Amino acid sequence: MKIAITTGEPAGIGPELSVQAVQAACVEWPDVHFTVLGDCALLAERAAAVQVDWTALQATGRVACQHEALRARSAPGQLNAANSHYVLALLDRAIDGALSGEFDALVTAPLQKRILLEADIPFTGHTEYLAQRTGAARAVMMLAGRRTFRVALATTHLPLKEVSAALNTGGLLESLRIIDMDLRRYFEIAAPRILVSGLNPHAGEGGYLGHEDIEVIAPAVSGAREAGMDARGPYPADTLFTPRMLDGADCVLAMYHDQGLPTLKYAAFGKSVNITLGLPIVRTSVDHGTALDLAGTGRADPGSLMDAIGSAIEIARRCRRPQPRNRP
Ligand SMILES: NC(=O)c1ccc[n+]([C@@H]2O[C@H](COP(=O)([O-])OP(=O)(O)OC[C@H]3O[C@@H](n4cnc5c(N)ncnc54)[C@H](O)[C@@H]3O)[C@@H](O)[C@H]2O)c1
Ligand SMILES: N[C@H](C(=O)O)[C@H](O)COP(=O)(O)O
Repeated sequence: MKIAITTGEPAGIGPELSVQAVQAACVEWPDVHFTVLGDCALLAERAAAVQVDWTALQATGRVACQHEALRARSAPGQLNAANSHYVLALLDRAIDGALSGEFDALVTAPLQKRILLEADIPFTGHTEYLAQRTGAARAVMMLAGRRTFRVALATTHLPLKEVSAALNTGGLLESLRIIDMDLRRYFEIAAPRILVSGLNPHAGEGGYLGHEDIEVIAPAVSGAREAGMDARGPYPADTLFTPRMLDGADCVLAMYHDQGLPTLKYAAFGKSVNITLGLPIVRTSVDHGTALDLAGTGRADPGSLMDAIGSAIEIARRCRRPQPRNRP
């Protein structure tokens, strides 16, 4: 099995976490090969800063650095938009490799979205970019906490004022179908139970506090149930993430980024994995960002990247096995 790891924003914690995580992963998964994409001199420099013997790791024959030259020198914590195309090139190369079958899965370290946007690259997140570049009609971002819960998002990196207009019954139904399908494929859950959140306070309070819950979300839940999925809701988001509500649930579908993710990050920051559903390739990532304040210090926790690598390996192994028939 071969896993590609993109090291992300060179000024962030991605490069140092990548070498640390690969070092640990080589011990944990002795049958897996790792291709680490980045500027090889930068990776050697960051490896030395966190006491990883990068040369020895590569000498095992199980770790390869796939070189992409930095466009400008990079210092920890110092963003430079000149490197935006470097960051994108890492991602493009890894996606191409995953699509061609060269890599069984793709694991991404964090990048700084703003740096790509400053270079006029239309990029709001890996999730959206991966959907577009792999030709997927829709991708769903799902974060899965270690021993907690999973939360997927109906909308991703969107200004809050645009969320309502972006929600529609057909799109929600498609997101539910993707979540249902990939929970079966990726996690071998026979009949996934998906709880759907409302958008407005108290799921609209019978329509007095907003209409989307009744007019847009409820019909999507009904449609999913008619198609045989165990979708339930819409539930008021303020109490949806309580242990009693989450008991027995396989995933929550939240309506927007900061409705779903803060709950998971409160419960399991550093111990969860970002998994993109709906793609023709396996992609996982960390639950945190570039942490410029920690870059180069060796104090950043590689736990989420380790979990992302572990999840990618597990999912890729499951996807290699013959699949049960999808629902009609
Ligand atoms: N997968 C991704 O590419 C991804 C994910 C999330 C955020 N981001 C990007 O990262 C940038 C910075 O985002 P942010 O500041 O909102 O969030 P952040 O996660 O980078 O930082 C938030 C806080 O968590 C701490 N932190 C983050 N990772 C840590 C780790 N591994 N160990 C210990 N502490 C850690 C940071 O020091 C900071 O105090 C943004 O541009 C955002 O778009 C990228
Ligand atoms: N929304 C994610 C988070 O906050 O953890 C993060 O921005 C990464 O998203 P992409 O995987 O789409 O880049």
